[in-house]
Amino acid sequence: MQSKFFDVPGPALITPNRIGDHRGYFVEAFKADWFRENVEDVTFVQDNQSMSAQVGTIRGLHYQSAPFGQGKLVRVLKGAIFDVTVDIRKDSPTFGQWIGANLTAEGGEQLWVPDGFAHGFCILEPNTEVFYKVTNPYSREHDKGVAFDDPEIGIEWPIDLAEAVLSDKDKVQPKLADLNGGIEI
Ligand SMILES: Cc1cn([C@H]2C[C@H](O)[C@@H](COP(=O)(O)OP(=O)(O)O[C@H]3O[C@@H](C)C(=O)[C@@H](O)[C@H]3O)O2)c(=O)[nH]c1=O
Repeated sequence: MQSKFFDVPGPALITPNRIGDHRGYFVEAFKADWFRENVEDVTFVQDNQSMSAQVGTIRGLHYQSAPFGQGKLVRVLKGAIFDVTVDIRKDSPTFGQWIGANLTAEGGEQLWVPDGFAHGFCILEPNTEVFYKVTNPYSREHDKGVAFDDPEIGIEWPIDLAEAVLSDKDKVQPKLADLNGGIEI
């Protein structure tokens, strides 16, 4: 496993080693001990999977508020995404800063999105399947969002935003400024 960290402390890009042979490849896609020692000491309690049919679909930006804050370990099973995370922690020196990474089924890259970060992605290939482990169970009352196109965050999405496919919820998410300085974790 290789891990790369960013200028915004917390998130990590992880690339598990694939062992190839004439049949295809084998990969240890997740190892709890390695993750605890090399990335963050967390326990995953739920696995999520979504499929998005159309290129240009955006899901996010989402987070769960305390005490149901979630860390998310995201990867792509089929297709490709541009995966984004934004630091929304109150009093964080990197509050409002975002990082993005291309995750592909072909490359097997994974993005670690820590608790206190909003998360979203846009779909780069038809019928893309995204899989992610989370550190807290889903709670509808704590499910929150931030506008994916908030100019204050300034995410450089690699698609035409006028054509983005969105859920009703994601069309009307609050702005970063509405978080009153950020969330407590
Ligand atoms: C996230 C989630 C949703 N649901 C339900 C609620 C709803 O009826 C349906 C679809 O939910 P959503 O529209 O919120 O799905 P989606 O927009 O894919 O939400 C996801 O987006 C990405 C970016 C994330 O980071 C995730 O944490 C999650 O918020 O699934 C669950 O039952 N369990 C869950 O864990």
